[in-house]
Amino acid sequence: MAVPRLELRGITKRYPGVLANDEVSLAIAPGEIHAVLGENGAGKSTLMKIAYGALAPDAGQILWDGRPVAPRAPDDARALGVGMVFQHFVLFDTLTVAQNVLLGLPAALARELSRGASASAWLAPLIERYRLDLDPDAHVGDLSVGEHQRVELLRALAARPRLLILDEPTSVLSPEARTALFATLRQLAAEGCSVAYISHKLAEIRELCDRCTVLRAGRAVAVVDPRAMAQDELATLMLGNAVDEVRSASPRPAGDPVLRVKHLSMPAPPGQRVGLREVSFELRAGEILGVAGVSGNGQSLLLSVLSGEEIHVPHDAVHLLGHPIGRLRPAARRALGLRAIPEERLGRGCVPEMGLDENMLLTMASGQASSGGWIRRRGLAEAASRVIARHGVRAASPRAPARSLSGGNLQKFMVGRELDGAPRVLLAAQPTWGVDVGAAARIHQALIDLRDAGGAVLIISEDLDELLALCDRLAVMAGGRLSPAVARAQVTADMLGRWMEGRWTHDPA
Ligand SMILES: Nc1ncnc2c1ncn2[C@@H]1O[C@H](COP(=O)(O)OP(=O)(O)OP(=O)(O)O)[C@@H](O)[C@H]1O
Repeated sequence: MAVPRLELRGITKRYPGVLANDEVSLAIAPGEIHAVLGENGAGKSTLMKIAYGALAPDAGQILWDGRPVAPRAPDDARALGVGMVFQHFVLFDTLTVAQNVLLGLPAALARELSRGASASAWLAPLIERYRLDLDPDAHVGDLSVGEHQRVELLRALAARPRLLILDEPTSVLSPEARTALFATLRQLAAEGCSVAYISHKLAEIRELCDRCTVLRAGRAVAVVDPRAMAQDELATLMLGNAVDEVRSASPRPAGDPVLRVKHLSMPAPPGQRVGLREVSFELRAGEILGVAGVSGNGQSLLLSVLSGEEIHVPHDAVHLLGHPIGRLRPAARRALGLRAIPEERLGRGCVPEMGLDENMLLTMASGQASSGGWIRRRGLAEAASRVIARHGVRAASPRAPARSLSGGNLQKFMVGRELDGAPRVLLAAQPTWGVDVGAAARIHQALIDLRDAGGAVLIISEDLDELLALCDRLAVMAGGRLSPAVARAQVTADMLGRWMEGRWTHDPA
């Protein structure tokens, strides 16, 4: 290889109780798209944060164009030419696209800019060149999730990176947006920019990447050409064993409706673009109903209304097991047997600073967690340990703060916590978001087992493959409306595409 753009040599990083990177070496050539693959908690984000100067390694060397460097902060890395797009967007909703980009630029570049044309005029050719299709003067709060992602990309590109690090960039993108992103990345690579690409989606890695470094339990175990390997070979390399096959009992007719929504409408809450328009559906015992659609079409509002986070709706617009629940708070709904897995892990699903044991408390029935007004810490720790063991969560201890878990492990913990509440009705938004293929198979199996035991499951997901693999019936959300739900066997890709644009012929009664 020519002199690598970035070379990491023997990088070690230890957290209390965890060796996150264990003498990891990795080299990315100029113009190469290099995947970093590994199961949840393998150390990918830690390694990339070290390359970006956001974390200091305990040992090891970083070389940039063959010269040793020691970025102490992201500003140092950006000055070298490293850009990073994080999994969670860090944009200001009230500012415009151009203002958001300016805020993220290195000081010298921002100064140079402020002397010349307006920021919007400066950005226009960049937007054009990479076909990002953005209005620099639009307010970020008015944009869709796919557009947010492009603003993050624009922000990184405006700093003229020579290495761009992307952490799971496609988890919230529609298939079209993903294709557009890949075209941009290929163009960047052709222009000489290197790309480090973290993803759990093996098919994407095979489609996009020239080489792939595989991490397992903090160590780099292989460097391969992903296109020369089958998908299950890559999975085995990463996990150390083959992915379990998901098994389902032979399909049985669904039972009685357990969750019913009728003519539910509500305006868009402040800060959101889409409200709910005449949403009606039934979820039956012993079935998995999927809701497909590009995020930002009302799915998160629907989930809030069903979970009880949003209670400004008519009481009888939502029925759970025969009871009207529209105005009931989440705890009262949980007492009736409803559980929800929200899309946002930190903040909504978990309190980052609190231990996993204390996070159990958030969705436990009050009698289970306390006695005589006292919270039973030991009981909570036992419950957290159970979830950790049953769902293969990697955590230093049941008392480890939620924020110390890797993204995928926190997702496994949250899904496990709700499944262990033995729900009669489970609502799950993006249940395998950021989760590796092995863990995704286990989560899918758990959802199917719940269904086979008579539970009712509503899955809201942007991952069509996931929905097609799991669901008995499927509906689509577009512009705040919900399509009729149709049996899985009748769903075609063409139909889904049309419905995702809101084009179906009749609304459910
Ligand atoms: N701030 C922290 N404090 C303590 N432990 C941490 C911290 N950040 C990460 N870890 C631990 O380091 C290990 C590696 O985490 P990292 O986030 O790098 O994994 P990852 O491969 O990116 O995982 P995922 O695919 O789930 O995002 C994990 O065991 C994680 O729990």
